[in-house]
Amino acid sequence: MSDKVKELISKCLQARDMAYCPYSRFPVAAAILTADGAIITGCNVENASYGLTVCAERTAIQRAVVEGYRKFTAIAVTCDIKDRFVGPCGACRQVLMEFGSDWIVYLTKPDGSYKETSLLELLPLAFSPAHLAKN
Ligand SMILES: O=c1ccn([C@H]2C[C@H](O)[C@@H](CO)O2)c(=O)[nH]1
Ligand SMILES: [Zn+2]
Repeated sequence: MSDKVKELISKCLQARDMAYCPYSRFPVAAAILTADGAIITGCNVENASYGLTVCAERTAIQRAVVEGYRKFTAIAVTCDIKDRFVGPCGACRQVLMEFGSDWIVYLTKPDGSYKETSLLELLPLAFSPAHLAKN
C-alpha cells in the first residue's frame, strides 16, 4: 500500500468518528484524494426529517468542491460493518460520476483492510456529463 493510500484510509477511518447519525446510529465516512494529493473527508449528516440526510460520500465531495478541487483520483469509504466490503449508495455513485469515471474506490472495513474497486465497476453504463454535450 502506498503512503498516500495509507493516509487516505486512515483519515477515512478517523472521519467516521465525526458522523452525525442519531437516527440510524450507522456512522459512515469517506475520504477523497484529489489529483494534487490533498485529502478531503466527509461523514454522514442526518436530519430529523430523515429524507434530508446527506451521505458521507456527498458531504466529502461538496466540501472538496467548495475548497476549490474538481479533479479526483480516489475515494475511500467506510462504515461499521466488519464482515464484508460495503459500497456507496447509488445516489453517491452518480454524484461521484459527475467528476469523472476513473475513480479508484477503496471499500474499507473498520480494521483498515480494504477492497480496491472502481467507479466504472460500481456504476456501469452510467449517465454522465459527457452525454449532455452530445445532444
Ligand atoms: O453510501 C452511503 C449509504 C448510507 N449512508 C448513510 C446515510 C444514513 O445516515 C446512514 C444509514 O443509511 O448511512 C452513507 O453515508 N453513505
Ligand atoms: Zn450515498
